[in-house]
Amino acid sequence: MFITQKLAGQTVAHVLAGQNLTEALNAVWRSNPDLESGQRGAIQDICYGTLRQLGLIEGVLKQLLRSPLHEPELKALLLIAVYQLQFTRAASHTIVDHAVKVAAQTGSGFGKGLVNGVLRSFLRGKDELVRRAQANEVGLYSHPAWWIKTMKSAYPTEWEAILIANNQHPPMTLRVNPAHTSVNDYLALLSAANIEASALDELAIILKRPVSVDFLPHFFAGWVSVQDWGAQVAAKLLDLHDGQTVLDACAAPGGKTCHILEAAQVTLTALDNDASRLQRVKDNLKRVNKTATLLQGDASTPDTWYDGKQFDRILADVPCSATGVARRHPDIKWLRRNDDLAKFARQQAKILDALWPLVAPNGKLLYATCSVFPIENAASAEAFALRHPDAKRLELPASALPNGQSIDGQLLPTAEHDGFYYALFSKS
Ligand SMILES: C[S@@+](CC[C@H](N)C(=O)[O-])C[C@H]1O[C@@H](n2cnc3c(N)ncnc32)[C@H](O)[C@@H]1O
Repeated sequence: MFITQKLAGQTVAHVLAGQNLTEALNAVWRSNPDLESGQRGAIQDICYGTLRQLGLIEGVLKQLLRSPLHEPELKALLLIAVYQLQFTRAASHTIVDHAVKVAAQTGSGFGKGLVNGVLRSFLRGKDELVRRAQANEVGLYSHPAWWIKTMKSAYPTEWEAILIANNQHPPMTLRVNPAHTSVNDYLALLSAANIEASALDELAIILKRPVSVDFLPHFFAGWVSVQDWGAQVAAKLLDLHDGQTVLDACAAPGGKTCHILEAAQVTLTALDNDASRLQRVKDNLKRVNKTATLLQGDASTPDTWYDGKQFDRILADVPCSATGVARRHPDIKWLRRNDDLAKFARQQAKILDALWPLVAPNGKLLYATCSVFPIENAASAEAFALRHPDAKRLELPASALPNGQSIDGQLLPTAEHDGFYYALFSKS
């Protein structure tokens, strides 16, 4: 446990200093190539869990420290150890002993006694410490105060369910490729492989427990893809037909690109401004045996990549706060700032305005985000419609939506899917 605590603590310290969790973990894997898969899994679990519960754990720690702790690695070590003591089944004496050993090797080593004292005090009074931390909403819901406040005003009835869903483990959902199999046939294959799962609709299967894709039958032959149920809505809303031309304007890593190509025989251009992420589109296309024209470019400046031929369909799955997928990336809760939202909204408006002239007459543009903040969603879509009188907002067919429901295009995170927003426009 010593090495997992040490590396998990360092990773959480990097995230609290502003680095995103995926990058911080990738750096750990690169500099520690000898870690066994069990150790990697443990580090990952501790980091994700700590960041999911950070509001509560910080609330507990504040009560145990006489003054703020200025050594980031020591603070992160205490955070992960309190997380382990409260939320995991590992033996408490091992957690404490190993954390003390890590502290002895951290910075000047002075924190050894402090870590020992704080963790033992936590064990002595944990029920009361947790109760007091939960008296505050940041501690109770483990989200920043500004986020809780915005959710309350945007969703007076649903806000609490959204915050609770954000702290759960995300579901693992598959999309079957109908060219290879059906939901029922694939469920039978999963059952034969001892993987418990059930159908969500005619394409989506939700697994009872996440598994490595290595265990999914025919995954590498493209029979299924991993894709959240809420993300599977995009290709359905696009109303795709054979022979159409489609621009997937923010395509990487290509989940929706592959779905579009599985849904109809279309000619697709996949654009993304990030070359390394475009490589992932290429890899995904190869796995599902589909082709597309890949372009690296900025969707908000088409003059640098556009050849002048309008598209029948455009998917604008724009960069956003990703607050609808916070349970998959719990670092988002602590890295986002309230004023990031207006910046995203400006960037989204720029992309939409630049793409609209590229839609052919009678063509459609689908605006999509994985955000739950109205400023990036309903407000963005309404402002776009006002700026473009030839853009007609279309109603979303219930048949395309999870359980037939959305709040004007907004999907809120539930046990079955993440948070997404969709607005569909046709050009008159
Ligand atoms: C939400 S992700 C897209 C997810 C993707 N559609 C899928 O289903 O797999 C947004 C993508 O937009 C890309 N992006 C950000 N700004 C962009 C821009 N100005 N032009 C084009 N792509 C951009 C990012 O690199 C990122 O890959």
